[in-house]
Amino acid sequence: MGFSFFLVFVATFLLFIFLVSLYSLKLFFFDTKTTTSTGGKVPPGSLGWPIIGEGIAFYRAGKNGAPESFFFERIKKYSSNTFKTSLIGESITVLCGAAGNEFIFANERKLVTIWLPPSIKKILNSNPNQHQKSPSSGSAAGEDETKMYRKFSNHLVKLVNVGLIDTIARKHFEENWENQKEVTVYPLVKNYTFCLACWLILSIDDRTRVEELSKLFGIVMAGLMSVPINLPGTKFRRAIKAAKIVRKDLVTLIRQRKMELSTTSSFTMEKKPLNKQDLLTQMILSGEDGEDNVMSETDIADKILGLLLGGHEPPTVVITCIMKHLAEHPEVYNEVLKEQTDVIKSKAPGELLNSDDIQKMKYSWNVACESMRLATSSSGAFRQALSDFTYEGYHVAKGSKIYWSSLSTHKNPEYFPEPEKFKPSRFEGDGPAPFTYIPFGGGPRMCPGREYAKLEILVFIHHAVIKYRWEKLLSGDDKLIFNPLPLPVQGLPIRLHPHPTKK
Ligand code: HEM
Repeated sequence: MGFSFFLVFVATFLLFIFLVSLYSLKLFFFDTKTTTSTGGKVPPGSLGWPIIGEGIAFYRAGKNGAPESFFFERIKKYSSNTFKTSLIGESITVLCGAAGNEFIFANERKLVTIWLPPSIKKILNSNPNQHQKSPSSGSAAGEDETKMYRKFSNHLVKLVNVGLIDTIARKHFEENWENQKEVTVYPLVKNYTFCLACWLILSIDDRTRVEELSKLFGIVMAGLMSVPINLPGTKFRRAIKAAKIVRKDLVTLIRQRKMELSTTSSFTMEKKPLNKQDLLTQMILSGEDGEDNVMSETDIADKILGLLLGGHEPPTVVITCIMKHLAEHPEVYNEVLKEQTDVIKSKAPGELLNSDDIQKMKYSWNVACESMRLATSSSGAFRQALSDFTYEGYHVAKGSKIYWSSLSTHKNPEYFPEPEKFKPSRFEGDGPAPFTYIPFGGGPRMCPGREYAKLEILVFIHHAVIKYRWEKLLSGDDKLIFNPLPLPVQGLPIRLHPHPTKK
């Protein structure tokens, strides 16, 4: 008894000493510098605790449904739109406000370039060291990648025809919504966006295969949002494994497709298969025109993995949030229903939607925009300084990590009065001021999938509203939690009320 008490005492004492040392370390090495060695001014802010930095405060703000509070508290405390913090084990300079957004977007590839946290690269890239050139290499890292995304996004725009999305949406509603009294929105929408992405990117529509892939992507996504500890049983380790399986699967698919493409018709000398004009075929053929480098199989697999992930998760979140807002605002729902009914009236029974119909969905798009403002699915992104520069009087050293945040403007009353209110009318007329509303980012790295996302969102909302009214099953209890993507706590369970059919 006496000895175990002694052990507990020693352990507590050591823990105390450890915490005091950490705190001293934090005070002396992390937070005190106000000037750099060359005399430049360091942005104000705290780097928090060693290793964990201010990660807990950031995570807590999201968990409480107000991730913007992390930014606003610091802007207020330091009276500055630029501050330093420490997240994911890195010291980071955060640029807030419309001016900060504009600065980042205008200086892409000049002063800043993309930076991915090592944990994300470990999951998404087969060779995590290959894709991010160091700023010292002198070239703007990611430039080729951005050019490649632009090219494929142009192709995607040609591929994505509204009728095709409409066909997939109709099938989705028939198979998953019809005859249901209650549904949970998030997993169903995920099924819709993932099926769509698999078809447009890979020409895969086999249900079992899509389901298998979807499960693997679920594991990858959970790992991306987890603590990056690579130990057996952790979400992070499972995500690395799942991504490896997807990549292996994709490489097999790439080889099959290459074989099919090399079967040249002796009559027309054209490459087959002509029916698979998806993004995969484009990537395999890229380089044949002499404009770009030929992509290796692993490179294509990495890019497809990223596109499938980025191409279905953000639109899923956006559609789920729109469904939530429509349930909470019957007056907005009625306006959307009126607009969508007008679209139907101008068409023959069963006729598929086309791009003219999309043009008529202005109010519905305003509703989507307002949902994206309140529940931004991509709340910001990292950059790295390509050279030393000064911003708002603060010195940013070459190689520093930077973060731009859409939350600092989307929820700012200066740009959006009564920011917590759901008001689609904000997007009427000229809409928000430049660089204040940036759900798809901006500048050269602006989301290449935004047009595709717009179509899949509007077509989905068209069918949901034309077929049903709905009410939330968890009234008040399902606030949005940002982890880091915004989602209703239990995936938004709803009760469906089909519209009475006219006799
Ligand atoms: C509502 C849906 C979507 C939202 C809110 C969204 C948001 C964003 C944002 C904010 C960025 C910029 C990140 C940065 O500055 O570093 C981005 C980039 C990107 N998005 Fe999206 N996205 C959506 C849908 C899609 C879709 C459907 C695809 C593809 C099919 C896609 C593919 C990409 C890719 C490849 C990039 C990287 C571009 C580059 O690094 O040059 N996104 N997205």
